[in-house]
Amino acid sequence: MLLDVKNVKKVYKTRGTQTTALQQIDFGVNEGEFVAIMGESGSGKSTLLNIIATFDQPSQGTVHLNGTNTAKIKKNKIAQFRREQLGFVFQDFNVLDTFSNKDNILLPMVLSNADIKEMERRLQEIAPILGIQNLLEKYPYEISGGQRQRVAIARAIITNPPLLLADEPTGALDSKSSEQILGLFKELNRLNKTILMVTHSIQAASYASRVLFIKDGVVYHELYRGEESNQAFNERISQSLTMLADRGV
Ligand SMILES: Nc1ncnc2c1ncn2[C@@H]1O[C@H](COP(=O)(O)OP(=O)(O)OP(=O)(O)O)[C@@H](O)[C@H]1O
Repeated sequence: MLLDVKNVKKVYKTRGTQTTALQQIDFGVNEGEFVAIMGESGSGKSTLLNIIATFDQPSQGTVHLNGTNTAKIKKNKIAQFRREQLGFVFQDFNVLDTFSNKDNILLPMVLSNADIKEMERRLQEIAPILGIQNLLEKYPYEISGGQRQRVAIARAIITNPPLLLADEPTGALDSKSSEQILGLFKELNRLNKTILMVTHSIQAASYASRVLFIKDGVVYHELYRGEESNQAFNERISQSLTMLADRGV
């Protein structure tokens, strides 16, 4: 199993009050899966993603990524671990306007002291998949939101990390650009990239091969796509949400 989240609990303590953001989370992600975590605002999605991304620590429980207990990584090794094991795609792209798109994409490889030839080779490999060959010399402020997100995805996968994490990756995009970005995730998954995406969008979740539903800090339901089309899976996700709401879950 690539990612193993066991018994994870997270309590925030601020100014004398306690908030239990995650009560008890247990799930795993196998290599090659595309998993979506769905939940409403405040359900604990970002908290969970931040813990998996090693930006935060659980109050209880463990996260193993590629066999490593992330709580055991030394402080001075954590940035390297993130670069090698994880790619990040955020809602608001997080690309740097002072760098060209190409330099944005190559940044993680530069930080890893990669060979220039190897960087070019990787860039030529992934640019056509993402359809960004003509955008490389431009700057992020010269391209559209959907194109910026494609640049951000290129940056996330340039080092070929085993796990791609996405936090509401279509949250800032119109529906056409959202479909393109989700289609790209699906294509990357077909090319064997493992993806974990958190979202509140049924449309986004319907591109995944498995959907976990989170509420009040627990995973309370799970759906597998099987052989279904996006549309059929979308309908099943909607039905599940209605049924669970009717039951008061
Ligand atoms: N740093 C923090 N300190 C205290 N409480 C926090 C902190 N971060 C989140 N919380 C609380 O933990 C709970 C879960 O929040 P979280 O941000 O994980 O939800 P979410 O599902 O990602 O929501 P959204 O979709 O709005 O981003 C909420 O009740 C939130 O108020």
